[in-house]
Amino acid sequence: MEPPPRPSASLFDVYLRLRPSNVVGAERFLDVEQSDQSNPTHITIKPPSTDHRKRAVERFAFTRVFEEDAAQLDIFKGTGVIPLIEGVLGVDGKEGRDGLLATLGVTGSGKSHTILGSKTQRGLTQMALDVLFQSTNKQLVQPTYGSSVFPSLAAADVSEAQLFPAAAFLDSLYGDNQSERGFNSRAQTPMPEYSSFLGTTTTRQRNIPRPSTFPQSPTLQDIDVVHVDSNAEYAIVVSMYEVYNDRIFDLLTGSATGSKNGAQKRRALLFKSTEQSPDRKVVAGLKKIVCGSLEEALMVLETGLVERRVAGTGSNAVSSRSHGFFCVEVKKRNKSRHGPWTASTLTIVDLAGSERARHAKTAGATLAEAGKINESLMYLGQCMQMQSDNQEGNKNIVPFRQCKLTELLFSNSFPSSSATTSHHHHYHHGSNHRNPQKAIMIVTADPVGDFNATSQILRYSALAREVTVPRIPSVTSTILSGTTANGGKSQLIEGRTSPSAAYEELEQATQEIARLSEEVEVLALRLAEETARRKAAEASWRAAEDHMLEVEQDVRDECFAEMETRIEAERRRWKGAWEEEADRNDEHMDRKIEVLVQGIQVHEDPEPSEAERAEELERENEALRRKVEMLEREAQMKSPIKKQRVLKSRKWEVDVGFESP
Ligand SMILES: Nc1ncnc2c1ncn2[C@@H]1O[C@H](COP(=O)(O)OP(=O)(O)OP(=O)(O)O)[C@@H](O)[C@H]1O
Repeated sequence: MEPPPRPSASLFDVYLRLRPSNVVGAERFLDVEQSDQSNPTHITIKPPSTDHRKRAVERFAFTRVFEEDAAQLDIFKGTGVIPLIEGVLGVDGKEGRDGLLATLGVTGSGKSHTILGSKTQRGLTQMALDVLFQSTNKQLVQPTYGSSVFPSLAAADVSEAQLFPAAAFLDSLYGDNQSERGFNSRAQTPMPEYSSFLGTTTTRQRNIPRPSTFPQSPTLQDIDVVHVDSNAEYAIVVSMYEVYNDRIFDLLTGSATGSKNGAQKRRALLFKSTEQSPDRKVVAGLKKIVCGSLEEALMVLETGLVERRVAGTGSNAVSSRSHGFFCVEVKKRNKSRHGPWTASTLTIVDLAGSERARHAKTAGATLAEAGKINESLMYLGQCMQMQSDNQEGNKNIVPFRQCKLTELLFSNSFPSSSATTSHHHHYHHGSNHRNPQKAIMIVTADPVGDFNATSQILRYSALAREVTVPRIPSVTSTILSGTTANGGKSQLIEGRTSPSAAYEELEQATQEIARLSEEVEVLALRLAEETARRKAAEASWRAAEDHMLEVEQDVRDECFAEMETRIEAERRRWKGAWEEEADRNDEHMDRKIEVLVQGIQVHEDPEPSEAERAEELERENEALRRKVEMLEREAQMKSPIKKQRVLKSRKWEVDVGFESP
């Protein structure tokens, strides 16, 4: 009945980390099996004594269980993060292979503590970055806008990303006087005050701590040397995004730091194949930051975390409701020959805490979020189970397309729909590096926390699971054990007529009852699980509906806004044209008036002298007088009536022409 850990060929190693409790005297529902003291792999959980309905004990297998006393460094060393990093770096002229490190756990179980650390303790992310920068130190390029390396890095990116040198990026968000020079020389330029871990973000200057105030421990002094490719030069490119309500959002837009893009609405990004990456899906259009030092990378990380807190979770700052992705792309090319950059990515995922919908006390969006989280974790669990079943010879299709989370985590681990299953045989050839490394999943749990939520997470994530029901204590078996101990089999045969036959029958019946009640227990458990799934599905359905409405509203708003801006632009254009026309008219009129005025002046200019004018008038007067005299004479010679008639008839003749006789 020993459930073996899944074969090592599976895509995930799953570690369980238990967090120390701060509740005194709380009942513990989770126990670690101490069969192998140094390397425990199994735990059992049993429902709290207050729960009278269930008595089933569930047993789970993990790659390894870390108990409460495990320190951050124990986890870092014990989960194989270092070999994962070496794989990403790609030793000896080989291309690196992608690596995934993820944490999963109920809210408050210590996910953030493990992956991101606390005020005083570094998390796995910071330690992994430290190892990366320490080991590539001498071979790391320092790209600035001016250097020739930067354009080549930007050109090598296949994901339609916008690349920025860290100094320029940080400068644009926080910098007043923090020039590139300031960052790279690590000069003590005045840095914003440390406050983000306290959650007080009053001004953008205070959003981010100084690198010197980031926790420094645990240090990595006693870490073995990490192998790097000595012939390579490296560049480290950081990007961050979150999956929230099944949509992908960039976390490095700077919207939380009050930069000029602050008011911009967050736009969801697509996970798709691009022109330069036709056979592989990537998150397209991210901002990517090329980091030249650990300090820069930590500042970028912190910037993304602030944005996740502010933009992502909105009012609910207590618990992370999105799946956070922190991607460290290691770009590499031959030091002397240069040649093309190749890239492999270490992705660190902080999966959202699962909560039962009924535990999310607020309604509306929160409930929908809880539904989405539960749903995506359920799909994640299905994928993990399926993929490890597949390793055992089954040929199930891993249903990773059901939500963004599993699509992001799995789609590049499995052959795409166009490739056939024979793809498996090609793993060792050609596109070998495309086959990601075995991923590390760290499940965190509080042994005295919420039983229901924790057991659900364990069911989703454990490598193997087994349900047992404690046997009903049997009176007859006790009696029988007494009789059989003496005579054994022979006594049983000879005693057919003796009371032992009745005992036997009774024992069988009791066993049957025990078996049946065990079955009932298991079925009840399954039913509970299915009910939870149904509820999660219903919640996600509602979430989808809400989302649809939201999208519709967004589209409407966008259309309206666009129409308004267009109308406004058109109005302005018209107004402009109208004014121009009016101006032109005015000018025209002015010119006309000018011309007129000039004309008048020309006529008036040769002002005639009064004597001349009098003379001229006199002459005119004389001529007119003569004309009058002549006309008078003429009039006296003709009768005025006759003359008028003649004139009229003549006119008629002229007008009507030949018609007149
Ligand atoms: N192994 C540990 N040792 C000491 N303190 C721990 C440990 N794990 C968790 N804690 C503390 O417990 C508290 C809750 O842990 P944490 O914030 O990491 O939970 P979480 O799982 O990330 O929750 P959420 O999903 O809400 O973010 C923190 O104050 C953290 O410092």
